[in-house]
This record gives sequence, C-alpha cells and structure tokens, in this order.
Amino acid sequence: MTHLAIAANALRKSYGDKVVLDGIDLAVPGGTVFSLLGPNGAGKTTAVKILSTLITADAGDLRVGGHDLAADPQAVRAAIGVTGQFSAVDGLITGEENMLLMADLHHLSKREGRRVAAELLERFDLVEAAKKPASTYSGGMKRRLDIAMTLVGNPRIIFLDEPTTGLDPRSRHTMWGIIRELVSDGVTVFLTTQYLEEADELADRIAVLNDGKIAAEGTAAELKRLIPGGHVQLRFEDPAAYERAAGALRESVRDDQALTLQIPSDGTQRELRSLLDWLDAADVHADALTVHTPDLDDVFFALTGPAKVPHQTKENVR
Ligand SMILES: Nc1ncnc2c1ncn2[C@@H]1O[C@H](COP(=O)(O)OP(=O)(O)OP(=O)(O)O)[C@@H](O)[C@H]1O
Repeated sequence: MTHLAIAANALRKSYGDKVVLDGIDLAVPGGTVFSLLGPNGAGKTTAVKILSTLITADAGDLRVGGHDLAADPQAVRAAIGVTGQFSAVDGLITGEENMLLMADLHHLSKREGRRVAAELLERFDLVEAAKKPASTYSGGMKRRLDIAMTLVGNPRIIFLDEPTTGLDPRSRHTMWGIIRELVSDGVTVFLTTQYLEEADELADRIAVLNDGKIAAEGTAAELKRLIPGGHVQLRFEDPAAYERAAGALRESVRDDQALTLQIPSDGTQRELRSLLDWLDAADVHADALTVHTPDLDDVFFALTGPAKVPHQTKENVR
C-alpha cells in the first residue's frame, strides 16, 4: 500500500452556519504534489490551516506525516512546513536574520544555524539581498525567503498556500522550479492555487473544491477527460487539399486563413482510429494532425458552475 503523507476522511468545518468544508476526503501519497483548486472562498486556505494545525476541524479523521492531527498536533507540526498568505517573514530584519531566527526556533546550534542559513540563501538566490531588510524585497524574493525559512527545519511535507499569487511570470517559473526540486528530494507538497496552469504544470493529482465538496479529483489528464471540448486539428499546406478535405469533412470547423480544420473528438484511440480510417477513405492527406484535449480552465468552469464563475480571460480565473 502507498504511504500517505496526508489523509483526510470526512473533514468538516463551519463558521457559524456557513459550511466551508462539508465532509471532504483527501489522500496524498508521499513525495507527490497535490493541488487543491477552487474559486475564491471555496475553503482552500481553511483546509491548509486545518491540516497544518493552525485551526481545528469540527470533525474528520485526519493524519499528516503518519500522525493523528487531533491526538498529536505537536508531531504533525514537527513534520511539516507552511508558507503562504500568512507569511512568516519579518520585514524589519534582514533576510539572513530571518533565517537565523528560524534556525534558533528549530534549536540548531549557532554554527549549524549559520551553515544552513547560508546554504539556503545561496540555493534561493538571496545571497546579495541577505543583509538587507526583508521589507525591501520584491514579492518574488519574499516568497523565496519564506520557502527558505520553511526549509530550515527540513520538513518532509510542505503546505504552499497560493505561492505564486501576484508574482510575474519569471518569478512564477522560478517558484515552479523550486517546487519541482523539493519534490525530487522526496518532499510532499500540498499546493493551493488560483492558477489552473500551475496545477497542470506541477501537480500529480488535483482536487477541485466547490460548495464545500470535492467536485472532482484526479490527474490533470483525467480531469480534462471528464468534460467535452476536445478536437483533432488537421493542418494543410496546399489550399486545394484543404478545400477537398473541408468538402469531405462537413462537420469540421474551418479556418481558411490558417488552412486548418477542427473535428470534434474525445481524443481516445478508438475515435482517432476511425477518424484516420475515414481520412484515408476520403483520400484526405493532412500535413499535420494534432489532438487537443480541453484545458484545466474548461474543467474548472464546468465543475464550478457557469453561474458562479463567468467565462473570463485566464488572468481572471480565480
Ligand atoms: N475566521 C473566519 N470566520 C468566519 N468565516 C471565515 C473565517 N475564515 C474563513 N471564513 C470563510 O470561509 C470561506 C472559505 O474561506 P477560505 O479562505 O478557506 O477560502 P479560499 O478557498 O482559500 O479562498 P481564496 O482563494 O479567496 O483565498 C469563506 O467564505 C470565508 O469568508
């Protein structure tokens, strides 16, 4: 049986009469990235706060790092690191001082503390900024410092609550690299994000939280297969071949500029085979054939309901 780093059964949490988490189940194998997606206010931060012992659940059987959350929160705390919206960075002191403070909290000797701090500042490209007050850091630098501070205790499970919100594309990619590196070292990452592309890039498994329940869970590919919207695209170099194909494939969507045809398809082997047979029979020879599956945006909109999330541009997807 796979070792689970995080396991939640029937997790419930309400604030007054508002049910935020309505009996959710989560299972995160060790050394993987699990991403919790959901619209604003879906309860992602609440789930992170509960699993990282910052607040208590109303009900549920919860285990993190093999420890029962209710019975042994201290052991859970020793196994995890948390960074996110409630950042631990103190702006009044330097990055290095923040790191050394963290080393003290973890009871490292002065010498060991300095060694670990120097190593992590180097790893997170913060050596130049180390002697400057953290309040002068950019958003990306603060996030890097925050993660570096979390790693002082060498946690095996890390909760990252929206680690790239507000970062520019370059800083976001740097953060993705950091997360991948952590996972390759065997760390388990529980990631909440508003960016579907981020979950798609990083997560082994994704759960979509909506109305207090997990609306769907699976790999990015599994989630994409849940909803329609896939198609096969044929591209032609020769306008005459394109016209012949368009005539033969009546239900395709034409793009006369790009000389492409789109044919609805779920992308399964069976559908592809029958399409290829059909193209051969109709003597249609495309110069390129690509299969397009729906992206996570499509999945998100379908699962969280059009009334709740209007179809907007990517940057507005929250
Ligand atoms: N301390 C609190 N008291 C009352 N209600 C709260 C409290 N904390 C959170 N809530 C409510 O619980 C719901 C879930 O909040 P939560 O912050 O977990 O959502 P989220 O999915 O992380 O959203 P976002 O993407 O906006 O960060 C929201 O409706 C929020 O208003």
